[in-house]
Amino acid sequence: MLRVAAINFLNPAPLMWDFEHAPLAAELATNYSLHYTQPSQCAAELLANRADLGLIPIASLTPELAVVPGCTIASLDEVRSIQLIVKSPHTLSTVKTVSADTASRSSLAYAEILFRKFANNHPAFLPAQADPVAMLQQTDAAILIGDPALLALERREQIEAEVGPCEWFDLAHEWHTRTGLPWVAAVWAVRPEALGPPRLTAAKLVEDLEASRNHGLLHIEELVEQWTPRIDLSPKVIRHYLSHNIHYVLNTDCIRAIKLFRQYAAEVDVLPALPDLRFL
Ligand SMILES: C=C(O[C@@H]1C=C(C(=O)O)C=C[C@H]1O)C(=O)O
Repeated sequence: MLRVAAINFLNPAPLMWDFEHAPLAAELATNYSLHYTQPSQCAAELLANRADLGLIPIASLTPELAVVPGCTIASLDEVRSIQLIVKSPHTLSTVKTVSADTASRSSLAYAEILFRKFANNHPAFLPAQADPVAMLQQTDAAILIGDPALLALERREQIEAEVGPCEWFDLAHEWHTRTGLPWVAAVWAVRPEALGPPRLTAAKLVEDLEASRNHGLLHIEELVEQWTPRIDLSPKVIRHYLSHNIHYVLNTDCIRAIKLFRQYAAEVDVLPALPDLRFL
């Protein structure tokens, strides 16, 4: 049985389709035991050998883990759910303190790259829970990811009424503008030693995850219906988010983006170098 750490946000819903819906969920449950948590926790569990497979931030990839080809959580331009909120009159070059959502690993490193490499600034990042008003009352800027970021965007006026005017940066768009590449947040990563006959083979794992993603993308309307009562967003926003903002295919541009992200992150001393991406 493969222990799987999956992400508890809206955006991975299409990837998880077969694991959560008939006709394949029951059969998959004989090979995979799933639980859902924050992205940073998925990585911590995989790295601590408390999970064998995880949907993990690319910032947390290490040489020991293998990337499963096929699926990703990425964006070709605007993602909506990754927001760097900067309190006016601060700019990217003057921010001194940033409240950093503890759920994130990749977006925090993307923000560090944006500050250090592109804005010649080196603000302090302070770990914080995802509460935009509390964050912006304490620091010059805040980073939110996932569902709390989507909800904050909807409440933008209310938040600014409490903390003052802010500039909202979509970090995926900022990355895409500066590099011409997609923005990649997460991939399925596995401890390779957990696979192989008589257990699940690598080929079957790749096939199961890709099939689930393909089936999910064919059922966006059902996902919109299922998520509308679960999250305070309109069906239109959910539909657009799942079908346009998030990109689920780990193509060659996404792989180039992961390599460039890790190269920049090492250059600005945010993450250890990862010279070779290991694939399953
Ligand atoms: C698009 C998103 O990407 C997420 C952002 C991550 C990060 O910042 O570490 C990790 C996993 C992704 O689910 C999001 O959750 O909004």
